[in-house]
Amino acid sequence: MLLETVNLTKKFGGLTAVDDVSFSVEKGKINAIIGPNGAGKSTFFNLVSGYYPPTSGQVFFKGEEITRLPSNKIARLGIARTFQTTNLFERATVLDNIIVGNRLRTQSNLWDAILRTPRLKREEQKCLDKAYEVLDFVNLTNHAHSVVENLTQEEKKRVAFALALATEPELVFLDEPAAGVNPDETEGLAELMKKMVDHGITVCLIEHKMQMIMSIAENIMVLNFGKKIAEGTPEDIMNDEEVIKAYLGGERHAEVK
Ligand SMILES: Nc1ncnc2c1ncn2[C@@H]1O[C@H](COP(=O)(O)OP(=O)(O)OP(=O)(O)O)[C@@H](O)[C@H]1O
Repeated sequence: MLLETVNLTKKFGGLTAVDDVSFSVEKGKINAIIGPNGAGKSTFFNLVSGYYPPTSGQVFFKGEEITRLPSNKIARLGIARTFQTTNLFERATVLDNIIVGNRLRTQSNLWDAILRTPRLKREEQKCLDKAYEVLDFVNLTNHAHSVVENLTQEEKKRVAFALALATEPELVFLDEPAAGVNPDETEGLAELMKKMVDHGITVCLIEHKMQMIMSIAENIMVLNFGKKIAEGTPEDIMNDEEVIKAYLGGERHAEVK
């Protein structure tokens, strides 16, 4: 396994958003976290990517404990994530968005920038090369100079993927990668996730689109009211009594598309 959580818990005041969750993200697979609205999926992502410290429990990446490391340190270890509402600079070009993302990994400091040192120039070239490489990967090379606000929702999702890939991650967490895109485009994004795995990048996603999850994910965890209620293959999950109850019970429904 690549990433593991042990009894991970996050409380917000009296509410336990993630409740004692032990889960393994399996290397070289598409892993998924599903669950009704408010089940704790985003909070779980925020815990493993260092955006929130857990109340208790641990997170391990490649066997090393990363609990409570800040998000930038976690990113440097090789974990990238995208956000539900894509946090792109809408007025900037696709290329500029990617370059800003990739600066995370460079060493240059203010003096390098003021003096325009060879190190800075080398790193700028490296960032540019990397940006074109990831744009090619997500099939957006012809939009390199497009302004993000003019892109379709699906293209913006691809930019978000590219942004994550530019940091050369071993593991990417994708927060609702297909939200707001039509079924055909969803198919394209699913293909892109498979391509990531084929290139050695492990994927873990949160998604409401059940059909997509069931067709691409190999390892699924189901959360309900912060607790893990099931884990396994799509087949295990589809036949799990508690999962069926969680989705059909109450007023909360998954978006089945
Ligand atoms: N920063 C916060 N402060 C207080 N409560 C929070 C915070 N973030 C999340 N919560 C609460 O924790 C619970 C889990 O929320 P979370 O967003 O993780 O669920 P989710 O499964 O991602 O939901 P959705 O599918 O609707 O995005 C919810 O009850 C939510 O209101």
